[in-house]
Amino acid sequence: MTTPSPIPALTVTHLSRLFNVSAPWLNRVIERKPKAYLRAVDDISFAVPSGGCLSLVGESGCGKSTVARLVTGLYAPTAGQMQFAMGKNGKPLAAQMIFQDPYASLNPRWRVFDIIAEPLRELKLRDTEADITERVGELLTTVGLAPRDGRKFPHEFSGGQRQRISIARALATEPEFLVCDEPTSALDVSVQAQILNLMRRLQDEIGLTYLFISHDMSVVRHMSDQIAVMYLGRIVEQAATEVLFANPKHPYTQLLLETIPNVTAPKRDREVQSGEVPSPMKPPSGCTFHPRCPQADARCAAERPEMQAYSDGSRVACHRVAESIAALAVPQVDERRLSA
Ligand SMILES: Nc1ncnc2c1ncn2[C@@H]1O[C@H](COP(=O)(O)OP(=O)(O)OP(=O)(O)O)[C@@H](O)[C@H]1O
Repeated sequence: MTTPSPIPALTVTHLSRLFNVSAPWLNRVIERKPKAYLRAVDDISFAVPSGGCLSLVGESGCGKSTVARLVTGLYAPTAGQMQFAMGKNGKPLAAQMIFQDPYASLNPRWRVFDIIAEPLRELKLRDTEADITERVGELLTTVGLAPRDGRKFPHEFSGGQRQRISIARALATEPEFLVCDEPTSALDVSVQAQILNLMRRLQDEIGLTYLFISHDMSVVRHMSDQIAVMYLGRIVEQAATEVLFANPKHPYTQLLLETIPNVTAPKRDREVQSGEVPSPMKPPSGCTFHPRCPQADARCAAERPEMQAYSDGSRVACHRVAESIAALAVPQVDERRLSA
């Protein structure tokens, strides 16, 4: 992986997205019924290093895909800002998206050539049909397919090959920033590795920046420079990949790491409460993880923890982590001297 530039390609500050989930018919029947909102993304801030990869991880429903849709402009934010750096063309970077299910995102009636040529034609990126043919061939070769594959239809390819076609189509617009929403979770494990390796190679060769979305800690370990862990719409921990795996601080991060083989998560005195993730319609008070947290105390149930920065570069939103690290930082008193 190339060393990411310290200048962020994207800076997200206090981003939130609410969905109105009240039934419209009920609003009409009961006058002045307060609208019900679901807080899918709740005041999150992060920066994606230019030429690097930041991954968002967390269980289903924590708001990862909503962030992806906000960043690519498919949804408008309810609050907060997103600032893209300037691209090579002197305009702010525009994010292209790669989706989880390559089959659903490719038009089954079109030949692969036309699927990849469409953005070239739409955005007038090539002038003549000869130039378009040459560019489509180049893109197919870049993703490990052959120019002659352009004659086939999507159903004639395997899942991994279809994801290669999606990547070629995304690259057609010459993006510098790709948002990848679970790009390998529909694929077999062996094929997953091939696609992840392709994405890393492209990052090096083209200098791409990735916002990578996954529920799979072993996948994000392979891809990311930075990892942000989400729980119920909020980021609870963010750190450099090696820091997060060596020293996961938030009890929820520790729980996620327990799910992957060959990683020793810290031992705990009490077990994490099993059970469902609470609904974002009715998030628990205080720290929203407190009902499942083995370390929670009264403060966790009452007061929402804010993000705190630590000396290893990580940021964590947890009262108990803040208390234990503050306790470690207190100079140790030598009791033998006191009694002397
Ligand atoms: N358009 C929408 N209208 C109402 N609620 C929505 C909408 N999109 C997402 N949500 C809700 O917002 C929350 C976050 O959803 P999101 O799809 O972002 O989560 P996710 O972490 O990507 O989950 P998954 O991995 O299952 O896709 C969920 O509770 C979801 O039901």
